Amino acid sequence: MRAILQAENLTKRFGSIEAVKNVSFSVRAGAVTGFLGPSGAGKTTTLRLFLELVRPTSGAALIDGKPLHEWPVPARKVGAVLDGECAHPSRSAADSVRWAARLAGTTADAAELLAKVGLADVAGRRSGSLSPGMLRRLALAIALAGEPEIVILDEPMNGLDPEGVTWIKDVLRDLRRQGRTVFIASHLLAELEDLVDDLVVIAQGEIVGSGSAAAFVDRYQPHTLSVLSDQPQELATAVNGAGGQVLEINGQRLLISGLAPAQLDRVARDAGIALFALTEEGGPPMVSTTATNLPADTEQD
Ligand SMILES: Nc1ncnc2c1ncn2[C@@H]1O[C@H](COP(=O)(O)OP(=O)(O)OP(=O)(O)O)[C@@H](O)[C@H]1O
Repeated sequence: MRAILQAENLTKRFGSIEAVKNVSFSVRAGAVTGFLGPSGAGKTTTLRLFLELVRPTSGAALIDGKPLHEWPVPARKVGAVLDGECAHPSRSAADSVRWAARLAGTTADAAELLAKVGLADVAGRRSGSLSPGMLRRLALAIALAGEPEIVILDEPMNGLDPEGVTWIKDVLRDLRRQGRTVFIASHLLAELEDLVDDLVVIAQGEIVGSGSAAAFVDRYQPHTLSVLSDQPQELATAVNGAGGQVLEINGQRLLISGLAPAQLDRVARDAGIALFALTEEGGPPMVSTTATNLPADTEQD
């Protein structure tokens, strides 16, 4: 595997907020990799670190082995869409794309790119008059005008209707067919599931997992879980607080849905509650979790 994006012990602090905490991961060249994490997890900050829009407090974010600015024409190395703020409002969509191609020194055809992103009909319109959805499409066309090896996108499906989501997935699959690398941040696994090859998962500024998406989806997909705890009420409160549902409490046994095993494990650990005999309903026993102090009077399954 050739790693084309590498975060090495990357940390970013904003005053007292540590948005990214000693993060290390890599992204395979030629793959579509999802960067998954809840709101505030540190995804945008990490992307901005790769793009050198913010400086790391420590560590490094490398593009193909070096910081972005060390590449002769950064726009040919990376094209990025972080938000819709991509073009001068009084310039036409076509001119904005042409300008980006000229700056990057490519021969990318503006009309072709605008057609690819579904903006052929508004090529002559000032970008200031385009809707937010159209601006996101224009931002992608501008990013692609540099014919970049790597495309970085922050929540590109936000605000798109189902047809827009299908469209952008097709564009991204097309980029993969061309051998390009795509790194795409999202807070929804369902959005990425049928698109990405790999996943990097971040929570509270820390990487909690990375690797093949198929293996990850299987491990982290919310299941119905059965678990024993000697603090069932406290565990129920913690599960509800984390967005899970407690379907049933029967003595020390809880039936829980809406959380993946690893999430339940973390919720319990954060609340200082021991879990015991965690099983997926209808599935095999899961790895034992925080069971350092097993309930003494509990029957084991
Ligand atoms: N410029 C900044 N100044 C201060 N705090 C910031 C700044 N940028 C980000 N943060 C904080 O860093 C943390 C991570 O934010 P970030 O935007 O990277 O997360 P995210 O995963 O992209 O979330 P979202 O999907 O909501 O954008 C948050 O607590 C956020 O408030």
